[in-house]
Amino acid sequence: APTLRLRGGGRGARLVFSCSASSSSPSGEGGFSGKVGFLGLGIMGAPMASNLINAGCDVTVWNRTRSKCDPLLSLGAKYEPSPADVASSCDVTFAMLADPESAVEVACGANGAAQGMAPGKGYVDVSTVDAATSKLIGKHITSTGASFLEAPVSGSKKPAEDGLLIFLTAGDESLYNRVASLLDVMGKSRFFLGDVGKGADMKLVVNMVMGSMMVSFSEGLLLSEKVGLDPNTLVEVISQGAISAPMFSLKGPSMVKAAYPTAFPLKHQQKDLRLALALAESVSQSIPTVAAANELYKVAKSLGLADQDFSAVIEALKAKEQSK
Ligand SMILES: NC(=O)C1=CN([C@@H]2O[C@H](COP(=O)(O)OP(=O)(O)OC[C@H]3O[C@@H](n4cnc5c(N)ncnc54)[C@H](OP(=O)(O)O)[C@@H]3O)[C@@H](O)[C@H]2O)C=CC1
Ligand SMILES: O=CCCC(=O)O
Repeated sequence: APTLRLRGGGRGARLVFSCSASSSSPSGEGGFSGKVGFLGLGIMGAPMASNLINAGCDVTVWNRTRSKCDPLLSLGAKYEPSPADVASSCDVTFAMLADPESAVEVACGANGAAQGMAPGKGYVDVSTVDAATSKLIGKHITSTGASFLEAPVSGSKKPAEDGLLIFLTAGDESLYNRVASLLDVMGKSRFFLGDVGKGADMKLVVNMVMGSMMVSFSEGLLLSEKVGLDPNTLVEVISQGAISAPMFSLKGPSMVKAAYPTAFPLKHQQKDLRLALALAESVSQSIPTVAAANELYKVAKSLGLADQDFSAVIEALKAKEQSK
């Protein structure tokens, strides 16, 4: 029978109806009792893995830079020296890597996760990559007899800490059902979108909208200031109207102060625009606003802002003004 359980592993934890560990829902979902691997402990991976540990999961971690494992080991995680070792010692392994190249290397490279995979195991890639990359990883994983699910996330550093991410999944539906309770520890909602590639596509469409919105917002902040308005008032006005968005209210005040504490690195936003442009190209769709936004993120990268928050794209506009 359904029971009340804590959902969301972090500060956003809340009670929702779910299934107890021993029962299963009509869709085959149930609690997860097995060993969980986590590869990639950057801005997103570290809090996601922390939430799994804090929810009582048996978690084994690996990260290219070994020192980033230490806070997780303090929370009770185990360590293995390679992705292959994590995968062979765990039932299900999550991966949260920077980009297509690193996601492929960690899954399919030397000592990659695929080498530790076997029938009965699962690999869940939560990195933001393009559909072709996801399919390639899926092919390597499933060739071992293991199952594959792509599950990129919407939501940034704070939602990751609070267990309030949105999972955009696709691939093996039985694996989706098997890891549902783990996704519910890390997130507030989950979508199953079909075959491998559909989750990646959805994520890129969402992020291309976000990247263009941020450029438009930046232009508005600068223009308001130039015509003698207080940009803080613009942030307030926007927050009360139809184009209100948490992103503007969250980032606006620090952008006005030219501060860009990193939640979503600018280099990753530019990567997502690059991948979204290729996606649009694959179906001959023109996305001129995104193309223009992408150029600004590239300028921002060339200004040394790659590791700042993506809201630092406003500095590329300022640089254009100064060079007039
Ligand atoms: N930050 C955000 O708001 C969000 C990010 N995303 C996506 O999630 C993914 C991770 O983002 P985020 O955590 O912010 O990024 P970070 O840059 O903080 O972390 C990237 C991770 O990838 C690892 N990595 C990079 N290159 C390699 C490589 N060649 N081999 C092995 N490992 C590698 C890094 O290891 P090391 O520590 O050694 O550098 C690190 O663990 C990206 O795809 C991003 O687009 C999705 C939603 C929100
Ligand atoms: O990929 C990053 C997404 C960030 C967000 O959804 O706030």
